[in-house]
Amino acid sequence: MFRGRAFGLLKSLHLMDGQPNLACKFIHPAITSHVHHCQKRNVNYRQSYKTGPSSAGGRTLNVPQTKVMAEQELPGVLILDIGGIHGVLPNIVALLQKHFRLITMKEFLENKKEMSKKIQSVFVFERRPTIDQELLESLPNLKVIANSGVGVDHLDLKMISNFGVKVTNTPHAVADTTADIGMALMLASARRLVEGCQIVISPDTKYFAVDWLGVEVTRATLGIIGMGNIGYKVAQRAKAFEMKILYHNRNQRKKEEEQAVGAHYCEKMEDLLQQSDFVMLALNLTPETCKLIGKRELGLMKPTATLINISRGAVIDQDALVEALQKKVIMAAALDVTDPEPLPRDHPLLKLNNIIITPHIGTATVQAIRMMAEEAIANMLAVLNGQPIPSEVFPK
Ligand SMILES: O=C(O)[C@H](O)CO
Repeated sequence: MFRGRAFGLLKSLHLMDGQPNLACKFIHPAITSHVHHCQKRNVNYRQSYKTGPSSAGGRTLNVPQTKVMAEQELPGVLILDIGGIHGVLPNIVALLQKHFRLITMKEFLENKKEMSKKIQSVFVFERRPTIDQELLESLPNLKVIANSGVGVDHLDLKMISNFGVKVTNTPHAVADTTADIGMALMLASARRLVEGCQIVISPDTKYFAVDWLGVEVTRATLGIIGMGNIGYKVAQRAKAFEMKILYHNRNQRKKEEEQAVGAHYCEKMEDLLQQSDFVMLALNLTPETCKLIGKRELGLMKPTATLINISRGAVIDQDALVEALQKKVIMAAALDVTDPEPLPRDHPLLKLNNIIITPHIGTATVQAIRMMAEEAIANMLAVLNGQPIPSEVFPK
């Protein structure tokens, strides 16, 4: 529901649907004369530009320049249908159009023979389009699948690589925003914000805060499982809350990050689970991390502890979590991700009162979505131009 709202907001900010001349509305003023020139010549233009300080709240990524070219000369990118509630957001379309000839799924399916040869990359947004064998077989000139987002658990990396196609993701664009959601969930759960809101709007106006006391985040112990880009950003924020920070990484100790935020490495995840007041999951979903947190791990946590998940739902054994929350093995959980998404309305997790669930909104901000598109564009251009690829993902 919240995700729907977030995208509704985006749509209202950029109230446009997929008109063919959409890029005109976003074009940099400095290049308008060139646009007019192209229009006079009846050429469908695309204009090079530097992203510069964008609306991304001061955070910018360098997207390489693309030369001015007629649309038909630009590399083709397969995207979801523009517009409609499942479409790619119009502002992202505008960014992509500056570098690529966009081919919608509809266009592709209607004219497969011609379109399939033009497509050199696929832009994956919100896990779509589905990349399966059939699609890969039908795209002989495909070079790169650019995922918008860091998690690539929805892509069969081995199969894609067997087609000689590269996969990229956007680890930098998502880090701050996802870490913010981790902090928001931790604070909301600890201070019982959702219950507080419900009490305020309930017909019973006599309420006493002492009846639903929360716990403090400040100076509590936070255990981060997965100290990658996102985990580190969480640690930076936790430092400002004077938290004791523990972390566990399955493969790599991060000494520099440890020093920067004063984090302590737990070689054994069990130690972290036993000592933490808040356990935050910020790791990738892989076959090795699937159901990493099950009955045994929950049993190791303090009965006063809270489990927060900003990675993927499947890293937790959800049946075990339901039981642990019902029996108060742990105090609470706060999840931005579940398995599946959304949960069926009658799912037992939705019946508990010691849980907060948000609908996978870790990256659902105006700024993050734009930066993810910019990072994906930089990746695609690098692959197509034979340059070093900023964020390539390799099959294991
Ligand atoms: O993987 C990610 O970065 C987020 O979940 C957005 O898809």
